[in-house]
Amino acid sequence: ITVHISDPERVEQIICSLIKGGASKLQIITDFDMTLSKFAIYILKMLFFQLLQLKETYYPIEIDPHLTMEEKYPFMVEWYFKSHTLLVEQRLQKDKLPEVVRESDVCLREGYEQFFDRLHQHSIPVFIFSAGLGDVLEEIIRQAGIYHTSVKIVSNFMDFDDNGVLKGFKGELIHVYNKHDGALRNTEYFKQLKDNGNVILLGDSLGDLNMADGVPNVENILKIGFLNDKVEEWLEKYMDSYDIVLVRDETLEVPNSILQKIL
Ligand SMILES: Nc1ccn([C@@H]2O[C@H](COP(=O)(O)O)[C@@H](O)[C@H]2O)c(=O)n1
Ligand SMILES: [Mg+2]
Repeated sequence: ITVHISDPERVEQIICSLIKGGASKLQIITDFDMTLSKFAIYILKMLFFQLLQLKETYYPIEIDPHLTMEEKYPFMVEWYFKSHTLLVEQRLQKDKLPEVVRESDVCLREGYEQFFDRLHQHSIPVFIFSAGLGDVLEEIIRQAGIYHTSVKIVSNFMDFDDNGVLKGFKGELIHVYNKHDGALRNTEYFKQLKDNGNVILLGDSLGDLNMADGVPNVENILKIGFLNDKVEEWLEKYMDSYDIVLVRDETLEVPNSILQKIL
């Protein structure tokens, strides 16, 4: 594992404050694809070749170091719109989802059981904020045995007709670069956690840094970023934005060891 920290003293200070606050003050806000999971395309690549083709067009834009988030924004909307339309056209059936997930090669990062079990034991709220497919994500974590009561998912949820056939998506589209808007739509959730002012945020995209924008009373926040792709181009920017940057790390070892200190 390669751990990069631009300001080790600051990180130490934050971790000390998190330890002092303990379980009662803590909450977790995390992305899903490429943060909790190792690979982003899993199921979809097996089922829908056209989705893969879309990914080949738009993913390079998502991670292009020469474009700003604002420049990428319309492409992300276009990508998600096209892929959601494709899924609807495929008439995806709700009752097929468990089988689809079982047969997929989705792979959560090593150490995920320890991560979720420890959080569950201490009743720490976990907010999974994903621009992926909410129903698929739910099924993945259900099958992995980690869909504990303290886990809340905000994502793109499917809307099925009376026959269980996909007819569209509920609510406003969430994509990698509008998580700020989604965060602010969930202020009710964060208000209920008004005493949990210590946040550990986990993400893999710069867009994930906005996931905590709905938290009204942040006292301490530790931002851990997984840098999976185009490492040379992105490292400096990630180090400026995340407190801890984990490069090509396939595990949850670092978050787990921090949690072990706090809980
Ligand atoms: N049709 C799509 C749309 C997005 N992706 C990838 O999923 C990631 C978003 O999910 P998060 O849990 O990370 O918010 C994003 O990075 C896209 O690369 C996809 O594979 N297919
Ligand atoms: Mg992600």
